[in-house]
Amino acid sequence: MAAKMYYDKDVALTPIEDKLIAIIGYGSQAHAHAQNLRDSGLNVVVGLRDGSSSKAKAEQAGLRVASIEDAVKEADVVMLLIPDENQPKTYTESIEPHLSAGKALAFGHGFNIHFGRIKPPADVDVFLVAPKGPGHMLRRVYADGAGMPSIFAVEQNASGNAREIALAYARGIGGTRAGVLETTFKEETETDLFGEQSVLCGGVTHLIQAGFETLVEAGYQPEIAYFETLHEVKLIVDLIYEKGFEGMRHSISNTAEFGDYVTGPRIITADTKATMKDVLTDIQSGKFAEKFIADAESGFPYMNEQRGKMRTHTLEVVGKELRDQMPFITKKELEV
Ligand SMILES: NC(=O)C1=CN([C@@H]2O[C@H](COP(=O)(O)OP(=O)(O)OC[C@H]3O[C@@H](n4cnc5c(N)ncnc54)[C@H](OP(=O)(O)O)[C@@H]3O)[C@@H](O)[C@H]2O)C=CC1
Ligand SMILES: CC[C@](O)(C(C)=O)C(=O)O
Ligand SMILES: [Mg+2]
Ligand SMILES: [Mg+2]
Repeated sequence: MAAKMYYDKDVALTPIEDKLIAIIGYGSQAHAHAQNLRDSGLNVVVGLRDGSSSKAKAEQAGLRVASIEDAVKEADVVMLLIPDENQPKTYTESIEPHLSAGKALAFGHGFNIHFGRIKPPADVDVFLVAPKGPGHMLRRVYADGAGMPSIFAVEQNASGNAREIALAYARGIGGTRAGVLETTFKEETETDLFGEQSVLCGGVTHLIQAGFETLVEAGYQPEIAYFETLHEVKLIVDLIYEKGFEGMRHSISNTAEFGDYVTGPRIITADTKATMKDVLTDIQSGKFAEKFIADAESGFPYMNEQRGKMRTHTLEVVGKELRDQMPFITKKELEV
């Protein structure tokens, strides 16, 4: 059975029109939620920690800023949009004490509820609205008059109105312009972690890197390798995004299409798919979450080592030089 999709025509803003929404944080997701909701005519306050470097940026964007504690006290809906690893401490210290009955606690990702790291009181609504894309793009597409597909889930419905509030919120950030569907915290958390690790981030970057290194190690110019294995990815993916596989294959040569069918399965093999299944198992069992939180609690030694290695990789060094000569690529600065 096809999922029920919600679009602008199906969803009213009314359930949150008279409410105050506190957006906690002003990073990738938070700045986009705050600005999109405000531009949809809703009442927003941004809650930031003491001494936050984001205060000036949020105020410059015309948003009201308060401490996290004051924002939670004032608000009806509290959307927690700081990094997953930092959420439990901030929740316990600055949110929970002020989360009185009848308020709603919301998330952009189900990680901390699903893995039991935040346990809200029973008398508040708990929901998530997860846009399927990066926060900077959430703002960009909204400002361009478009929207980003989003999914929502209700974990606690203390008010009896949590679904309507979540859907109205999804409309406020522009989700219903593109399509919104209902999920659970479990499904959102597990599919999101799987997608970003196996395909969107881990899969794509490591595929590009392996292709780039293969060409450079064989003696080809790094600049050509960069254009071939990285720059052109966007152009091919744009066609897939707009027209699906068939539409993309219509645009490429028969030579490329033939190579796609013959060589694709040599690169992404049955073993790759078996590994994807193992990755999914580690996500479902909580093994990945434990590993992530352990690294975070030690100050991210593993993650910082990986960041350092890539910063000096020829792919990144050559890529920056080439992108600097293409102002049409870099003209869209990230606002936060
Ligand atoms: N990035 C994305 O596009 C997506 C993210 N999500 C989810 O959205 C949530 C937010 O992620 P993301 O936008 O990447 O987060 P960011 O890393 O961009 O968040 C940065 C913001 O969090 C604040 N912050 C960081 N640590 C603390 C802390 N200990 N106490 C108070 N404030 C803190 C920062 O404050 P300051 O300004 O003071 O430095 C800053 O405003 C996560 O649940 C994530 O999984 C979901 C979909 C996509
Ligand atoms: C793909 C990564 C993501 O899940 C996202 C932008 O949707 C994230 O956690 O940032
Ligand atoms: Mg994610
Ligand atoms: Mg995601």
